[in-house]
Amino acid sequence: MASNGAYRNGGSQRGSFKADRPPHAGSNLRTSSFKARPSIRRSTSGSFGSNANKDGDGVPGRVRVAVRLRPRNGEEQVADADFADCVELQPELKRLKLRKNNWDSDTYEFDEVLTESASQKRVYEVVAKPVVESVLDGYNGTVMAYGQTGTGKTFTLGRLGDEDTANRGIMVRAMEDILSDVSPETDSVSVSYLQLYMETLQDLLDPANDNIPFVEDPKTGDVSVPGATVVEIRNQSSFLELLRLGEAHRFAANTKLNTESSRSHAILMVHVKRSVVREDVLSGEEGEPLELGRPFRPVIRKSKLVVVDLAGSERIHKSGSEGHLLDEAKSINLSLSALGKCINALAENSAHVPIRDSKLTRLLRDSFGGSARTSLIVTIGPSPRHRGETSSTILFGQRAMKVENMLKIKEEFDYKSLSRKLEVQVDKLIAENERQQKAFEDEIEKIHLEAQNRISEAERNFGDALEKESKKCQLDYMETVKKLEEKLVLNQPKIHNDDSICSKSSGQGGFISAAEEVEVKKMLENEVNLRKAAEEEVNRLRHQLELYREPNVGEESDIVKLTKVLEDEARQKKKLEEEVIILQSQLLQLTLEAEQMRKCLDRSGADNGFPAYDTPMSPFRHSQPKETRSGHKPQVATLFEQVGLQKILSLLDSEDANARIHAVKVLANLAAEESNQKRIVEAGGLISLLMLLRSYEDETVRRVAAGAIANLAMNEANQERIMAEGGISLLSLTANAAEDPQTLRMVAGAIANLCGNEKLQSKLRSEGGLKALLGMVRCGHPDVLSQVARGVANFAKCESRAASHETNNGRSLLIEDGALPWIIQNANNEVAPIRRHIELALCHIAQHEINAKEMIRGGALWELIRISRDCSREDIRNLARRTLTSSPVFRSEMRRLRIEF
Ligand SMILES: Nc1ncnc2c1ncn2[C@@H]1O[C@H](COP(=O)(O)OP(=O)(O)OP(=O)(O)O)[C@@H](O)[C@H]1O
Repeated sequence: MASNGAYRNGGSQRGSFKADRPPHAGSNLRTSSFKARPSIRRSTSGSFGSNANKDGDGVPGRVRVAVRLRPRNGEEQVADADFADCVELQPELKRLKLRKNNWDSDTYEFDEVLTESASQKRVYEVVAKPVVESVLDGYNGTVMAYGQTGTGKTFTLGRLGDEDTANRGIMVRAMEDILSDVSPETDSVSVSYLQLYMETLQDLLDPANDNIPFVEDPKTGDVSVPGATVVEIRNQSSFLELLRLGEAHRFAANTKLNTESSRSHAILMVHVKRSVVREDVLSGEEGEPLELGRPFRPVIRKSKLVVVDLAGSERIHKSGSEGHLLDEAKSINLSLSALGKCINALAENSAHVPIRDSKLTRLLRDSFGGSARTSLIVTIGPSPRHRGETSSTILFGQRAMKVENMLKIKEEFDYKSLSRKLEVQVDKLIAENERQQKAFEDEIEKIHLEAQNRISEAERNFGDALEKESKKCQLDYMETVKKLEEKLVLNQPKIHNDDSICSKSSGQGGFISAAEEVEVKKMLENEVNLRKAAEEEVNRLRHQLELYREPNVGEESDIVKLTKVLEDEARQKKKLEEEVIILQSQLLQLTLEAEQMRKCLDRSGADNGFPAYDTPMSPFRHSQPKETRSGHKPQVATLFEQVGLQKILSLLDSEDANARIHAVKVLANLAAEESNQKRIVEAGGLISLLMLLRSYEDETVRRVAAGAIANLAMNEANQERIMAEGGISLLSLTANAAEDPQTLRMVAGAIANLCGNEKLQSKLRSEGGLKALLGMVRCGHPDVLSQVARGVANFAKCESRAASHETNNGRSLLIEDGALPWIIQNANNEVAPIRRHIELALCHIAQHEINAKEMIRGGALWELIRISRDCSREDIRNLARRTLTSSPVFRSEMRRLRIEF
């Protein structure tokens, strides 16, 4: 039933959908014939969202307007049979003539003129495709249809093409192009589908969700509808299902002019999120290692395509509306006339644009005069009976052509993607390092085994040779002995027979002839020589064996080579470890930055994060030691495991400046965790950091080192250690020399922490720490002043404690060092943390009666009275009151001044 407020029947649209693609989809998207014309000057004051272009970095883009003529319908063919059409189109000249009467007409120029025979494909290509391309490039875009009821707005935008794919409208074709251009791995596309019906915004994808509020960002002009259903689109068929669902829920009615007249403005929002790497800071290709130190900025581009099918403008008497239909018609006309007024104001550069007159104009603030690329199609009918409405539609289009937008890309830094890439890099480097280590160990093992085998074989060979030689020597020896024995036996009878000869010749009872004696001697000599030779041979072999056991020349060169490989490997390993540290630290920094941003967002601007009095200052402090939400805690822990503290400390002396800076940053981050501090100090980290203050020229290194020292100075044991290592002199030197407020803030924070230790008071002063702290007020930066004030408050508190224990009876050292005028001057400082610390310091100084007169002379009494009355902290207020009432000097001065207290 097409009655008041009836839902449009989606039945006719249903049926099986054939997932078809136009031939151009995914091919060349940049083929628009919708050429830009010279832009029209427009002042920024005349935009729907007047703040939208304040940044001034956009690209001018005039609203493009096309006019489309609907063919005569059945009723017109009969009723207007004797009349000519009220318009004549000259598409080649992009002109339209609107007949006034038979002999006179007005001529209008448009960006495109689409005749009654223009195909849906051509309409999409000239009207919407350039906008879709812009959206894919990261700009917001709007395509909107405006025209009298029944002139073809829904036909142009919303046709699904179920019956004939050639009839697919702009919504369907736009999504086809978007899906074919985005990458499913890195990009996402999602849609919301809404209708604005009688000034309420309703969810076409969930009709129960009616009267949804929308949020306007006054700065960017962006309008978002956080309460609307958002559906991620992965393929065309799911999108078509959503369009069918939405159409079925859209308000429609049967009016005199259109049996399926839309009674609401339909708004399709397509959100496109794309990951890109900025051209100016291009990184390596996918999988290619990132070059360290080179800027790498992946960004996410978020853009939005808004397709608006306005409800038809109508003359109420012509549409025949009455009752509820009449109310609907009035509401439609009101919102359309508000839109017209805004466009008039923009076209005329008017100072005031009545954007708040209707929800429609508020919703479209980015589309007209904002940062979106906007294309408007005005639809008209041919009938001379509706010449008035056609004329006003044409004039609407003409005025819209004068509106100029300032197109802007909206992109955000893609922390997630960078973090993911860095993690992958770190994993790769670690894996590469492990792989090389393993290959190296395997190689060593192999060479060792080979050498072992060769030595064993040589030992075996020489052993055999030795054995052989010694057997041979033995055999020769035995042989010779045997020969001698045989000779002896042969000579024996001769000796017995020739006794006399023997005794004569030898004179010692011998019977051998002289010749025989010579022969025996010779044999004996031979024997001795043989034995010697055998012994020498054995020695020579032994010696050779020894030599063999030592590396020979060939082996020696192998070992030299091996040593070189070893050294190269060690160097490579060191470099990889340095790179790992740099990447880890970059990752850590990013995680911390992302975490800080998240916290800023969470806090919604209510920043009360300044550490309370007495709370040691921690410039790199992480929010909670147990925090796991950010994920950086485990990363810090893994740094210890993967790289090792000693390695990080050794990198502080690295030849590579980049590695040095990263190492000190990593150390500072580690020092921010209380659980790491003991290990850092024990491993010599505190001394290394102090050395950096002394020796290092680089401001970043000094700043980060001072920050790390400030963190370590949070606990008492470390405070004493810092003093013992001469840290206060180094901090004082840095305080006097540095100019950078952030370095001074860190140094002041470190000294302020030391000021809170009662035992160190006099040493701190005698070594110049107090003077250095007070000297830093020259910088004037509130962050530095706040740390100085905290140090002063800590110092004064320790003094007042000592006075109450009667371990100190002298005047305050702060007064001695001339700090009182500064303290009084800043007691009512407009920066809350400075004020609060100074108020406390004054109360503590005033607690010791000996300081009272000097304080009165300096004007501190008035500040103390103010604090006792106005201080926002109750404990400080009470402390001031107690101090004033318990001090006889202050009491008598107040009496003298007749101050009631
Ligand atoms: N270019 C065209 N070619 C053929 N038929 C068309 C064309 N434009 C519109 N029509 C037909 O005209 C009728 C009215 O069109 P449509 O519903 O799109 O108008 P509308 O402007 O959206 O109206 P309303 O504002 O009342 O919703 C429909 O039957 C549609 O099929």
